[in-house]
Amino acid sequence: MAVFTEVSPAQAQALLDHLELGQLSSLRGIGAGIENTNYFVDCTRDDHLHRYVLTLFERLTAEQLPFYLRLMQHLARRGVPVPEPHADRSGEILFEVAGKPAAIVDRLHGGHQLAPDAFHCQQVGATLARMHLAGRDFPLHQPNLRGLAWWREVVPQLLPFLEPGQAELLRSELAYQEQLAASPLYAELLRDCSGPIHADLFRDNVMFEPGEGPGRERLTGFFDFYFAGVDTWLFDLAVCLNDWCIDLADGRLVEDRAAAFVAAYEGVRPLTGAEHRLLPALMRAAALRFWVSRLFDLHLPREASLLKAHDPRHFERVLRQRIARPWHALHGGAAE
Ligand SMILES: Nc1ncnc2c1ncn2[C@@H]1O[C@H](COP(=O)(O)OP(=O)(O)O)[C@@H](O)[C@H]1O
Ligand SMILES: N[C@@H](CCOP(=O)(O)O)C(=O)O
Repeated sequence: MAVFTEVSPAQAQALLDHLELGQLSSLRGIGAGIENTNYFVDCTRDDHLHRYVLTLFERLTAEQLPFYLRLMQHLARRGVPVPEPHADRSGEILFEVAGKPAAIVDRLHGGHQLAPDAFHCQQVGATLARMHLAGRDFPLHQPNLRGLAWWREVVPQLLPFLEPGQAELLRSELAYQEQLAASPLYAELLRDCSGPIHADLFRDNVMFEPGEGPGRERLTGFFDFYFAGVDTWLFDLAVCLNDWCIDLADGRLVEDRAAAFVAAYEGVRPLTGAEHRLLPALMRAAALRFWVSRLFDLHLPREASLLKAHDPRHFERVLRQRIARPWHALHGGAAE
């Protein structure tokens, strides 16, 4: 069940008319979502088929949405492959459909690559760096709402649900991250190497389509920007490494994939000395972020939440791995 709000063909057509996008030819609810209602919308205009995604926002409000939608628009207009929200004649990109805030964005081609190799990682790494650079002049600001301030607020609420060993790990990692955030090196990162980040660029938020030759799929875009915020670029990279470049069974880093990812990223935007030094610490921060949010969704679900909780144990394992075997991209991926 992922279509939380039904949209009729007439309601979809009314929005297409307003945006002058053409004649509806097909409207299909998308089963995969867990946060929003999504529909594939196909329509014809000038004798051509155009494919869009209509999203009805079930959780985010009309006040919160401009940051995400304007960021997607900004990036798309700078050539970063992300779905562009469609604007009406007055430039508005947020509408109301069936009583919910709604937007129509371009549909990306292809599907997810859930078993990536080094070649997929290179493409995501290079595109991530391009996205970071393209976001530098984005004028809107919203902090990463799942950052240190949020961990500080929710960790005490989570501790009673945990076994002693887990509670100790959560407490000590938060203390480690507090110390890191107060360090001069981190201040340098915030000053020189931060901007809008995706903050949730997992395997299921990137599309690939078949390309020339076997295994040569081509990245077609990043989507699902609804955890985006302003934070360090290195945190975004760390989130990716912890998903694209690990063995999902035990959280171990797969070093050839991680090295390929970082090398491709650095082919577009070389990491600074401070970033190289802080990468292991930020990989811990990125693991902590998703351990905390998964614990939160499991133990303290928001009222009327639509979220289906993911397994928190996975990111507990990832965090333990990152602590036990810090990874330094600088030294050819050698673990300490
Ligand atoms: N712009 C898009 N282009 C192509 N497919 C999309 C697009 N947006 C969403 N989808 C499809 O819809 C599914 C659910 O979208 P997602 O943003 O993950 O929803 P939710 O935020 O509810 O989890 C995705 O897995 C993908 O298959
Ligand atoms: N990637 C997060 C969950 C966010 O869900 P999404 O479907 O909106 O990307 C996790 O794995 O915990």
